[in-house]
Amino acid sequence: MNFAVLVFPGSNCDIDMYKAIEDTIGQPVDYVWHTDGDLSKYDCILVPGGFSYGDYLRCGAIAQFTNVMKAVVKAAEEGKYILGICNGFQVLTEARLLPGALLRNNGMKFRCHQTLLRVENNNTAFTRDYAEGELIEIPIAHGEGNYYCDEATLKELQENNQIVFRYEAGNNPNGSLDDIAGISNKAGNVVGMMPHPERAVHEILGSADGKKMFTSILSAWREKHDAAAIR
Ligand SMILES: NC(=O)CC[C@H](N)C(=O)O
Repeated sequence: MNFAVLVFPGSNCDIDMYKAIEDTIGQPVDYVWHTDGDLSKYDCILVPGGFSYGDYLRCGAIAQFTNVMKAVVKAAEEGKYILGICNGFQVLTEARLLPGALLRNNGMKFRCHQTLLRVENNNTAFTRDYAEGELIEIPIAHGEGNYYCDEATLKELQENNQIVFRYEAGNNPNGSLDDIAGISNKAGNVVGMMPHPERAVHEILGSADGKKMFTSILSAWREKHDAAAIR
């Protein structure tokens, strides 16, 4: 399975993401620069955290216009797996691959600490190795992680089971609507989340609870491809 880690000017979690793939599932992984418009060889595209284009205008607002994001939109339509973490989540909402927006944290402060998340939907390619309702410890590091969408969109997210992660009750660090920490698109192949699973893949980092996201992606992909090979 081939992984791409996108790199924009200002990305700063690209190396962590690359290492997380190497360390957890040992699959081929490349950095792909923002000017590159061809993602055809990749099965999963990882949009890492950071401060793309210095967070000018809004976080993720400029990255959406790059060649590589045009290729991401195409890859999403083809059903490939796309995972955006933190700034990557912001980029995916700006590119309209995920609904809603990430506003300034309600306390107006950059928050950087462990959070307790509940796996609300383990029926996705990104979370299948977790139990439904499992509590996991994953760090956050953001100034604009306050998820917001209109009422109709929230209802749709709830009804379609698109809320993948919530901050555990009483632990919402940023004012996110409905305690939302991560969502998927309707088809389930695009996920965005503010917490950083790639920073939680070894006990020495404080938690290894992020590992199962990467093992999930690989096992979902293998299952799909084995099934295709049998047909
Ligand atoms: N770690 C990150 O990706 C930070 C995201 C974004 N620049 C923010 O502060 O909200």
